[in-house]
Amino acid sequence: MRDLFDDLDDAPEPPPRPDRPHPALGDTAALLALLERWVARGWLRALDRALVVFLQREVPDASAPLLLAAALASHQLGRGHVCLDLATTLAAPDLALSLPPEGDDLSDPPPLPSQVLDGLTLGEWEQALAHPGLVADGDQGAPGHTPLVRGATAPGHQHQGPRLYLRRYWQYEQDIRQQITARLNSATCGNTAPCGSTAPPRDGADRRPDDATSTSDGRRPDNATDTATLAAALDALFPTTETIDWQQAACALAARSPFAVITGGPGTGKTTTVVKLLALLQALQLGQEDRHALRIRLAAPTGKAAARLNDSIAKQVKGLSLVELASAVGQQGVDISTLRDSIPTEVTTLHRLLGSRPDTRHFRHHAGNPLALDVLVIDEASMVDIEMMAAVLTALPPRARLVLLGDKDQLASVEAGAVLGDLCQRAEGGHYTRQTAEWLEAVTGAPLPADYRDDYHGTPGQPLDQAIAMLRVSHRFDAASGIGQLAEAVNRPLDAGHTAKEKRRAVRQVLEHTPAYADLARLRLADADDPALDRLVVDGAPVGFPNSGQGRRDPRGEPLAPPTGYRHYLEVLRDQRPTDTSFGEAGGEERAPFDAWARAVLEAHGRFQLLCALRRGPWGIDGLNPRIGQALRRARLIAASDHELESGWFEGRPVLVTRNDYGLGLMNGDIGITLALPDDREPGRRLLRIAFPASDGSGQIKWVLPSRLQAVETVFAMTVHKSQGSEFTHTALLLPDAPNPILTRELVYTGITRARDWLTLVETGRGMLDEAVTREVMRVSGLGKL
Ligand SMILES: Nc1ncnc2c1ncn2[C@@H]1O[C@H](COP(=O)(O)OP(=O)(O)OP(=O)(O)O)[C@@H](O)[C@H]1O
Repeated sequence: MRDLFDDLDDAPEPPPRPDRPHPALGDTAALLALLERWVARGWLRALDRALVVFLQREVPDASAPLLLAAALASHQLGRGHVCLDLATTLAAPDLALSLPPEGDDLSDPPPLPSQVLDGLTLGEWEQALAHPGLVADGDQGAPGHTPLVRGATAPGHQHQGPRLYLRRYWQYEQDIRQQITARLNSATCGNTAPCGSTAPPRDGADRRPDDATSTSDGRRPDNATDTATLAAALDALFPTTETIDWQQAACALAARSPFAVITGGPGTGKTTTVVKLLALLQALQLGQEDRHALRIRLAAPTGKAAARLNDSIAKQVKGLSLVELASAVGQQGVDISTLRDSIPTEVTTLHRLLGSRPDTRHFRHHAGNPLALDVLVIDEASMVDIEMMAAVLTALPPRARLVLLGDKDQLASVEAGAVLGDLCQRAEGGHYTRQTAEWLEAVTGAPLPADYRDDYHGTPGQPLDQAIAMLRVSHRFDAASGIGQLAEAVNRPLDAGHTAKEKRRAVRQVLEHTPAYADLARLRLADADDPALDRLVVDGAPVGFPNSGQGRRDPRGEPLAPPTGYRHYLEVLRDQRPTDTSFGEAGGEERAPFDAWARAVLEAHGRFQLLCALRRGPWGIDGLNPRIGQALRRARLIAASDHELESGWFEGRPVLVTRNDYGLGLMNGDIGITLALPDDREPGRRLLRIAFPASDGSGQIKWVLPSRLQAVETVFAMTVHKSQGSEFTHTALLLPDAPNPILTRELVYTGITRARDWLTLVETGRGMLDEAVTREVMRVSGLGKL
């Protein structure tokens, strides 16, 4: 039998080189005409072309290749990349730029980027960028006010080619680099808990002791603690192990550095570790005479992620045993209830933390009005884009700690920037120096395995490497979990020892494992009308799982409910509807039954979600949403006309917020469910409102009128990009039937790891999974090695 994977290994023939450059490279009028065609076709944003028109008007002698680079840099921003990498773009223009975009029918297309750029050499393009009126040199600190900046060669990234930035994004990257470097430089390796930064405030001001850079007791949080105390405290928090306990090592590394990253896959214990870290920091602080507790804040990029962390942190803090820790620090020990009360459980969104203001991208907190805190923990940091990360770092008091938590391998934010992924490029290998290794052994009692040391890799460990810890053992998915095995097989990067062919085989082995994994089902659809899709979205297609999903237990031995589809939340909606005749517009007691109902529906909605890669076409959200709506209507679970399914409102409609709405307090990524409520003004009539969980994790319900929602979409099908930070009991991941640059290992890994208990992998064409898992997201940035 022909191997399904063989054809993927055949490289396409390179096209012949043209005799002369494309006209759009020689003449700005031709370039503008080409950009016009690209915009009309939906290949570029109108904004990208408008930038070129503006630049050309301001600087008429700008050459066409320079203006094209500006348009493409702007286009890349819209796709999440902070800059344009010239060499990568020239090497494979259509792939690097993802053009034509998904869903384009390819009939009578305008010239492709590969046709336009063919014949242009890197040297010629670089030369075209040497225009001091438009492009500043990042190596020189980008003097002047040019709209564009040529990226500096990042130290340690000599292989990185020339990059073109829009100045604002170059500046964000600089701000992040400077702020992190200042914190890393102030970490006195070998010492413990040296939070006191020696860096002056960014604004150069000589602040008073009671300002935001001090702890709440007016002192600097420079609780330098000796190694023995830290070792005793870690010993109190973690069981003794012969080999390295990565959670303990992460806690130790994060305790000694004012900037720290804890990364790890799903269920590797990021939350567990950070709760212990906070207990440790507070114990060390309170263990010193006359010290008040540190002011700690917890934040996440979306309301949903904040609510999730809120729940898990509250549980973990409650279950934390603090007796030994309290007596391990300080002469007198620490009062246990004071210590427990000093560990916060409330998680806020980053927007709320920084003080977002309606109708402006500026926040209330910034360098001139820093946040009043000593420690900031950001969960789901992979979702934080470059602009937000720069805003956070700029608003952080110079002496405050920052701890980033997240999964470095997840897809990055939909907005530009992949800060966590960039920072964690070397996390896998550790790259700890001898000094760090010896210190870690001294405080944890276990030796660091040689392959995580820098001398093993033959390159010196950088300060950033010493501040990053990767958790490597999943406590949620054990060896018997197909979800865990599949995630691991998909996530393993390609390298010399792991070829594309081997990787595909490893993925296939998980899918075809005998006996079949209890939490993994596979579904093949013939076409978009295949009734198997109805069975999946309505009832969850439990028959696809061994024993139809019956009789499974969770790691604690509790019985697990079999997988469900959307029927579950729609039945909760129907069966638990309050009988009260008044909604209670003014709030208060009257509304309580409706709030409880909405909470139950939202909770039930989290039991199943269909994820897909694309937006357009029959296998994108545009095709799937009405298609699923019709299936639910046939099952009599919703009542909606075709028109309402396409673009209207109906009870049961789940919606996803696609743009932050500061006025309503709704954030991009929030999910609400449309419910029918009694209309208090007209008894007997019903009024549709969308119930959203409050973004502060308080469990409150926010009721919003449909007409007030500016940017929402139906979310029977959700893109994997939008699913980041969420988790669903049963996740169905649907892959399209044709190759697409958007299909990458990061996307598949992110989709798989949204599943908590059940995963159905839905395939609509042959070979797409194999293709996806061997394609990696190209990350281009100047962050990475600090
Ligand atoms: N060292 C450990 N030993 C046993 N169980 C653990 C350990 N660490 C974490 N767990 C358990 O594993 C589960 C996942 O832990 P946790 O929520 O801390 O992981 P996470 O990395 O934050 O997960 P997520 O992927 O949801 O962000 C929890 O039930 C937790 O109690």
